Amino acid sequence: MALTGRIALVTGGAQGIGRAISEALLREGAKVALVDSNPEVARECRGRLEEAFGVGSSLFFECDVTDWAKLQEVFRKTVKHFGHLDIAINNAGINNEKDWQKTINVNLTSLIKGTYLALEHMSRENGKDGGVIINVSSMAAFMHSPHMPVYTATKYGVLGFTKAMAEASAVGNFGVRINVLCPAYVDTPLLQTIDEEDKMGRYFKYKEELRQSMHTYGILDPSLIADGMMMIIKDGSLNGAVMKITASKGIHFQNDEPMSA
Ligand SMILES: NC(=O)C1=CN([C@@H]2O[C@H](COP(=O)(O)OP(=O)(O)OC[C@H]3O[C@@H](n4cnc5c(N)ncnc54)[C@H](O)[C@@H]3O)[C@@H](O)[C@H]2O)C=CC1
Ligand SMILES: CC/C=C\CC(O)[C@H](O)/C=C/C=C/C=C\C=C\C(=O)C/C=C\CCC(=O)O
Repeated sequence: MALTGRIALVTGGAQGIGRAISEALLREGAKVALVDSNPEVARECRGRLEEAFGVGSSLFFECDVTDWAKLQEVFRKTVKHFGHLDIAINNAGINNEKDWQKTINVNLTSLIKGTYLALEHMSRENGKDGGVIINVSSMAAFMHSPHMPVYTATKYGVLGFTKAMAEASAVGNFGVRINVLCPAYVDTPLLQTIDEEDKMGRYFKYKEELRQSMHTYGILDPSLIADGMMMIIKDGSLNGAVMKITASKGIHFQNDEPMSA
């Protein structure tokens, strides 16, 4: 998929991984709607992106992805403004084991809603031209870590939901490729929640083990995650792919054993 003139929507787009992917898309000539709940980081991000890529190449929406009416409106307004939608990246996510129901709501429930909204605007079932969806999970979906059990559960959920939806898209001929990306630790503000008792909750006592895990597995630069995203976006053969990005193996794919009856 060549990216000039393509239209993308990125949730949690103003900071960290979402920002890195938004910048990569803009560099390649796409237009990007950034959706973020944090007005301060969004303001700073907007200034930088408009300076670097020009006013008009990006749209900014202050929106909490858990607000269903607002999320619907953001997709609608993006399509109205740019004409259509080609790429949706459900990236917004949090680590909050204290308010764990919020973690499920942001990381899993809202990602499911974002996927369905993207399909509404891209699927051939609805008379649209197809596209690509990337859902952000984590290497936490392959680990059984005691440090963030609910976060881990949401990322398992994202993995399972996305693989099932990819099959649904293939069977239903939606014309939409749906893939999942699982990074290991990435150098973003999210990692700072390790020092916030308010976010770690009862698992705060494991923070040194968690820090040790980061030391063992390494911390990646967000630009590498953006590289992985761009690979998925451009490779039209990928549907249902599970991309892992780790310090030891770099960008690679999970290959499942074929299931025997
Ligand atoms: N940083 C890491 O080590 C890893 C992160 N991930 C996942 O990558 C995704 C992005 O994470 P980071 O960039 O690291 O986090 P981050 O905290 O640096 O950035 C997340 C962005 O999402 C926004 N956001 C948070 N909740 C939101 C909501 N309810 N509605 C709209 N926007 C919201 C924040 O304002 C922020 O701009 C998350 O899904 C995270 O779980 C996956 C693996 C590793
Ligand atoms: C305070 C911490 C908050 C959040 C952390 C995260 O955002 C995050 O999503 C967690 C990531 C956890 C990563 C853990 C493990 C990394 C493992 C490896 O790198 C394993 C190496 C190779 C495996 C190769 C393979 O199986 O393909």
